[in-house]
Amino acid sequence: MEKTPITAEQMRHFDSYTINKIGIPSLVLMERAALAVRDEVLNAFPLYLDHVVVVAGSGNNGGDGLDVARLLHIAGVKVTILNVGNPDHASAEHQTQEKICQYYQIPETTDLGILKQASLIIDAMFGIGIDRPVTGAYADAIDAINHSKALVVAIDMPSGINTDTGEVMGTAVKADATVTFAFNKVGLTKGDGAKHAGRIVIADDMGTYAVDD
Ligand SMILES: NC(=O)C1=CN([C@@H]2O[C@H](COP(=O)(O)OP(=O)(O)OC[C@H]3O[C@@H](n4cnc5c(N)ncnc54)[C@H](O)[C@@H]3O)[C@@H](O)[C@H]2O)[C@@H](O)CC1
Ligand SMILES: [K+]
Repeated sequence: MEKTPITAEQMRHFDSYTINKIGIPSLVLMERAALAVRDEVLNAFPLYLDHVVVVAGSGNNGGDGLDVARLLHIAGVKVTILNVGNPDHASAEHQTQEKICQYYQIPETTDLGILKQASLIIDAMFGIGIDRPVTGAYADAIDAINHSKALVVAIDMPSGINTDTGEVMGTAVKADATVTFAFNKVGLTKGDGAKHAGRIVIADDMGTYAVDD
């Protein structure tokens, strides 16, 4: 049965319940999220794997992206990480994933020019944490992604789309597919959000539970 799409606040509540009450660590949720994205990329887009560029922000959506970069690297895919934003603001999970990527010596850059070489782009800048209009380096990265010929897979939300309303917050990634976690999100189902999401894949075996307390 199709579950009702939820808001960012509801998802934060369910994540927090899963992590703090059930006790499934945040990094375990992140790994499951990343495995779902890896599977979608490998299974749905086998002809676009020449060079995958993961565009990573500094929060947990970026952490998901770094995790996917490592999983694709291990699977034998050529991967480059394009870091956008201030690394000093990196979340704890992001820092952990970054350290692992360094162990595997996965190439990293801050040069948007790498997008011209991509056959597939993974958008991991903002997920449900977006809370203000996109400007500066993030906006430049989104515009470069949208001008690229590569296929685009968004993690959780196309970056720039409001999770609750589907509105474009300044500018937003136009994805061919969006892998979202545990529940569909309201913003993927209406208006510009629905137009930017492409095909929506709901990875709903995350271990995340909807509990109202
Ligand atoms: N344990 C967890 O919390 C999990 C989180 N997951 C991933 O983490 C995402 C949420 O992570 P975060 O809460 O870190 O948030 P995001 O990674 O979506 O955003 C990162 C940060 O960017 C900042 N920001 C918001 N709007 C901005 C703007 N316009 N310009 C510049 N900076 C801006 C905010 O401070 C925000 O916290 C989910 O969408 C999902 O992809 C998954 O890994 C599953 C587990
Ligand atoms: K994203």
